[in-house]
Amino acid sequence: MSNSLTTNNQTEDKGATSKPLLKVEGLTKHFSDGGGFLSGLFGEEQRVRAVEDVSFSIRKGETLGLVGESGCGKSTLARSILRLVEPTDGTVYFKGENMTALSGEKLRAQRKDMQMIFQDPQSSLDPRMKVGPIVEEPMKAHGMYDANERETRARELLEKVGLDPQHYNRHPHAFSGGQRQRVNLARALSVNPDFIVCDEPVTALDVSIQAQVLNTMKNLQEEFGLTYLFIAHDLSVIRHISDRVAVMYLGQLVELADKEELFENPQHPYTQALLDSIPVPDPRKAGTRGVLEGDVPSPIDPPSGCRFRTRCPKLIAPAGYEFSSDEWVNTRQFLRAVERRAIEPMNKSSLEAQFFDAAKPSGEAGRIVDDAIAHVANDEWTQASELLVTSFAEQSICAREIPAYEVSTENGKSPHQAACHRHRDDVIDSRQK
Ligand SMILES: Nc1ncnc2c1ncn2[C@@H]1O[C@H](COP(=O)(O)OP(=O)(O)OP(=O)(O)O)[C@@H](O)[C@H]1O
Repeated sequence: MSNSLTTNNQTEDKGATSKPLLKVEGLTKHFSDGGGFLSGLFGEEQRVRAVEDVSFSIRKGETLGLVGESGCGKSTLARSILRLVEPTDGTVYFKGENMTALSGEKLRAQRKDMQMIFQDPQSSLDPRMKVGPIVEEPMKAHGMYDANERETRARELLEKVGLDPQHYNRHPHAFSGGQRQRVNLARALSVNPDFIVCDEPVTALDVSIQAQVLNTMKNLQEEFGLTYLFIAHDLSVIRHISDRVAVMYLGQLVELADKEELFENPQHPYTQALLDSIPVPDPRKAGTRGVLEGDVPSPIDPPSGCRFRTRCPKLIAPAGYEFSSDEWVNTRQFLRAVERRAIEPMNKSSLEAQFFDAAKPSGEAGRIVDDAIAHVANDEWTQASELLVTSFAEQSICAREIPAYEVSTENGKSPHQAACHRHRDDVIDSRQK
């Protein structure tokens, strides 16, 4: 693994009790971002670490939901599984076969059993073709059935996905967004796949239509024995369709659990923040219950240790200092405010009153905080930020080790994994939990 401070592998799914249909081990995808002629010459080409050491498996007939903010690597993970992009490292086993070792005809044959549905039903349908031939296209490409059988099958599939078989001769523009996504479903099903990657398939649809399409997908899953990897950033969609849920942050899986378990007993601060960001229906309350602090950092230079630590509201206090729980909470909030320069100009005593009124650390930590306060009062933001980050944030175990732990399950059968150091009893005492 790339990080020399690593002591644990990342979240590894041991959840599949029956033999998995799909098993992903250490899957990694880095993109070269070009970096220009000079950087290439000096060997400094930067890499976008879109997916890093991801492992999980999916049982036959199961739906694994994959959730995370935009840019966290969900689509790249899906494309790497299907080898639509070439993985940098790792292995994908599909029906026991190592997909990453296949090429040519064998890969093509295996791909027939692994289909993908995309977010935008409009652009994935050729406007010049009629819907029937669109559905028949994959069968043709794989040399399945003769022309008459393909047409019969296409008409049957249109009906199965909730469309009128008479629509065989219509063009895509005659259909609504939801109907077009149904055409995509029929097309994916035409080659009788075992596994479908659904990449935000209902995101572009009206909310009223989403549930109908999701229900159709559920029915088809049962009827055809399908297994889904279902990508969405909308947790209500994930809750509707998934059996288990994987949460992805900045290229890595941070939590993996049965659906009920994840929603009722979330263990990773990122999952908790995502759940807290779900809009509250009560109009008297603010739009959301809570929001994630700051932006997702660049995957070119992701934070060491736990990648969420730079935004985590539960960053663990660094060892080597005496912090009470309140003192550390205040210090952490001050650190984040300094990093974001989210403090109005004020003198030292006002800063102290605003951030450390109730509890200010003493000893060495107190001296560092005093120096940082003095820097901020003098408008020396960079010095203040560097002092706090190097003294505290980067000394936290969250920065020094990659976390991966199994936690006790309260609402599910499968193991519950959460890549957070807060589950390691030897590094955190009860007062900080
Ligand atoms: N071909 C590429 N070359 C360079 N970087 C890429 C490429 N494709 C994706 N990335 C980068 O990889 C990271 C992950 O992108 P990806 O599209 O997989 O995320 P996502 O979670 O699916 O986001 P969204 O929900 O917005 O689709 C992003 O930083 C993105 O800019």
